[in-house]
Amino acid sequence: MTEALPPLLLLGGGKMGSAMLAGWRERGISRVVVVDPGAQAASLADGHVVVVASVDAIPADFAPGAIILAVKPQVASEAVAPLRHLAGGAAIVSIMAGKTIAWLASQFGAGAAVIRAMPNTPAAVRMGITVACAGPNVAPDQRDLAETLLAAVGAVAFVEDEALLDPVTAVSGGGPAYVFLLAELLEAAAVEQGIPPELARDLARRTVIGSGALLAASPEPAEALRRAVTSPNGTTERALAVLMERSAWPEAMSKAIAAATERSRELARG
Ligand SMILES: NC(=O)c1ccc[n+]([C@@H]2O[C@H](COP(=O)([O-])OP(=O)(O)OC[C@H]3O[C@@H](n4cnc5c(N)ncnc54)[C@H](OP(=O)(O)O)[C@@H]3O)[C@@H](O)[C@H]2O)c1
Ligand code: PRO
Repeated sequence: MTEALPPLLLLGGGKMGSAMLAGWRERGISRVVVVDPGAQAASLADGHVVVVASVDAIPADFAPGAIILAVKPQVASEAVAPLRHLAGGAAIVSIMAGKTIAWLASQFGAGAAVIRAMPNTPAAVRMGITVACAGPNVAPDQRDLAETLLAAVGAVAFVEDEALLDPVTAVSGGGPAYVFLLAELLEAAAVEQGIPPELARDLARRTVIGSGALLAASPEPAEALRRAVTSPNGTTERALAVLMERSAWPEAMSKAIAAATERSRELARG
């Protein structure tokens, strides 16, 4: 039987924090203290999980094996500073967009064991993908713990080059939003063609869900699965001729990812 996770401190019990907590519960937790002032976070409490509104209310005897930072980057400075005394031998795992290992070390001390990571919202159904980068002071057991915590909600890849976290944030961090936008646009276009709204929504949702499941189940690359839909001189070919025009989806996606990558770099500059 797998050993329970060590005591954990979770800063921010919002969308990503609560999704990760759910994954850790399945993995087996000993004690988790969630710091979150919001009323909704209170519902995360149970026999193993204590929710407090501020760092001052963390039980005095609490010595976390890892501190997971899941607040918005915009509140990071005020939210993280009071945690410094708890860092000790803890692994500091941050999922905050644009907050660098150097910035985190400036908050927790130069010797802090910092892991910067970027998950995504499919973590809520344990189908996320996280890319992580370990700072210079991370011991092997701390890296393993970080990997275990992140793997509780999906796949994990570690990279050596922290700069990659900016484009990763743009591609997979924000990626679910682009897929959901596709569902929205498909639905709207279906309505434009006279399909009743309820059926249009169902068609769009199930097409995205089914295509994702097919991609998950098939060894074929996305391109091959796309070609399998595209009959020569058929209807899909006409649609793809519009979408694959250089100035249409290829350029739009390229610009969108570049813009989000740059925003991640801006957040890092503060
Ligand atoms: N959402 C994504 O797709 C995604 C993906 C990857 C990474 N991330 C990163 O994950 C982090 C959290 O994002 P999220 O989408 O989970 O945001 P969220 O849902 O807004 O969660 C943040 C939580 O932190 C709470 N909070 C605010 N100030 C706090 C403080 N001083 N101390 C403790 N908790 C505080 C918020 O409470 P209130 O709501 O009451 O303010 C909220 O419950 C961000 O840094 C983001 O860059 C997000
Ligand atoms: N959500 C966060 C943002 O939009 C980080 C990636 C996904 O900044």
